[in-house]
Amino acid sequence: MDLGTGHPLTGCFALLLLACSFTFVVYRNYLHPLSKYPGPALARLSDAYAGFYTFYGNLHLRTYLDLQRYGPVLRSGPNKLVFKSIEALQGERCYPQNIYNNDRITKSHVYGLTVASGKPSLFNVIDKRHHREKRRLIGHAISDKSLRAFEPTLIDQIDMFLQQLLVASRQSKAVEMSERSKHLGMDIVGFLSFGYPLQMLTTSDNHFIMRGLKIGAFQANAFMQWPLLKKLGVQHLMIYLGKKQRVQYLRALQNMISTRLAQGRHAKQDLFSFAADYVDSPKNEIGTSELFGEALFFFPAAGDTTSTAIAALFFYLSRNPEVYKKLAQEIRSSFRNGSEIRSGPRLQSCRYLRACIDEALRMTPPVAGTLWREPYANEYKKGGGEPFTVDGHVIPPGTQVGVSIYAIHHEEAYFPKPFLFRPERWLESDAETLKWMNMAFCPFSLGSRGCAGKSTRQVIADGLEINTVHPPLLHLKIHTIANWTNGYLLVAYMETSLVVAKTIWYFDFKIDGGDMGRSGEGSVGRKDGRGRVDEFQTWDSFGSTHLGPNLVFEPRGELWREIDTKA
Ligand code: HEM
Repeated sequence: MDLGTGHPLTGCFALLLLACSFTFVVYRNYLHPLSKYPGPALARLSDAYAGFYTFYGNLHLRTYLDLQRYGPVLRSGPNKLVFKSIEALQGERCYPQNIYNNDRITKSHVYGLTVASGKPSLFNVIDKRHHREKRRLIGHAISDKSLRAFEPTLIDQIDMFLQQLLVASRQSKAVEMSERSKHLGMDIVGFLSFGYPLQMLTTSDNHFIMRGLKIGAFQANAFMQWPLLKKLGVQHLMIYLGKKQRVQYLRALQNMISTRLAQGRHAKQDLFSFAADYVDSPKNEIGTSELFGEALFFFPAAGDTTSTAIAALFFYLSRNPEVYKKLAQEIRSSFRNGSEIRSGPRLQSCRYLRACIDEALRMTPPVAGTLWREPYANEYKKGGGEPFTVDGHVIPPGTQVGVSIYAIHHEEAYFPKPFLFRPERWLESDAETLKWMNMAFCPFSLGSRGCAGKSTRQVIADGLEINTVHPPLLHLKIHTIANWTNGYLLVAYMETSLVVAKTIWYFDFKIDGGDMGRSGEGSVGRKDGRGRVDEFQTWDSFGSTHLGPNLVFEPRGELWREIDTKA
């Protein structure tokens, strides 16, 4: 090879490139405002690090392992810091030096990269006033009253789910619970949003919607973790790759929308009906078209998350016989027949059920990653330049911060033996331990942008106020208040409790024999965070994808007749 005959400019260009790269590496490693924070070498240089693990759905695990290795404050990207403490999550000793329980903080600008239709939804809107307006509007649809009206539809869908289990049990077929619970979740959210029967449990006609949603979630998550992908226009490639599914999906949505519009505003008990009176009014700026955008966000937000919680709980119950036995005993002694299992005081009094759900949400949070936040754009200018501080660390402008939900849920200091599925921890621990656990428990996130709305801190404060004289009652109070804090949680807990309680009422179940029975497990020897056999495996795509468990159901005595007659 002749090195001496190249164009002289080529050499200059190569030198310039080398100098720029060198400066870039030196700056990001040694001169950048976050240079003192430890993190993997590639993460310090580029968001490609996060992009790589996002591609494999392992970012939540990688972040957990990196936090173990590098310490409690991790530089997980050139401009990103991840924490795993209660102080960072919602403040305890140093309120308001925290991320999520803080009026100065909003969702990071990367949420803007997920706006698909030109107008932001409740999920990705960043402006405070616009967000409040949307949240108020959706609040009407997810109010206690609306949800009570929706419950019969919810129960009809759960009965359909039970009938399918009955059919499978008669054929001695194992049921793949991830798929089944996702179909149930989508059927419920189809009714909740558009009053539309998707019938995913009974026919495969609409199953392509699942693929459309999966592609959408994967793309949105990839853009949020590695924004360069959006700048490079990768979305056009994604559209091309998933074109058939995408077109089918958009057509299906259009069909749902036009079907719903053809009916009267109050023809169904759905999001449209409950919010319809509040849209298009001069008092707020939200129109009917925007309402449909919100309804679309409900598919992944409500359908996907809750079904992960359900699949995870079935996984853990099938592998923990003592827990299964105790829960079955509670359910089977609390009701006289299956139709009595409805939301209300009796279901709420099933405290072990609630502890099992919380333990599944802790072990396997459906949204397992780091929810990026940053101060509102004008925050650094006003207030005399008061710095934004998290858990004692002054955060330089331009930094995204967050707490890894998976990591804090597996933090030994808050949850002893964190990889053990032990619902009793929510019932037996002393008041002090319980207080820390509740404060570190954040599957719904918190603050004004969380699903939960109200911070756990406030919930605990409410509980303490009422129960200072009787510390043992504190736990009950926290759980009661947290249970019904707002409509989103109400739907999530209502659906999960009803599905699990009704299934256990009508059936016994066990893991399918053979290799299929291992679906959902970790594999011994893996070093990437998937080495724990008894941990339900999920792949992070902002929400979660997962497989298994494969369970075989057996009807209990003659109780099945109650559901069979409805078939
Ligand atoms: C187990 C079930 C659920 C889990 C684990 C969950 C988790 C979460 C999390 C972590 C967030 C914050 C997302 C972020 O910061 O980017 C969130 C937001 C949200 N969730 Fe849920 N969710 C669940 C069920 C539901 C249900 C059933 C609904 C609706 C009926 C719902 C509606 C929403 C909405 C509207 C937001 C956006 C809130 C805002 O930005 O103001 N979620 N959820």
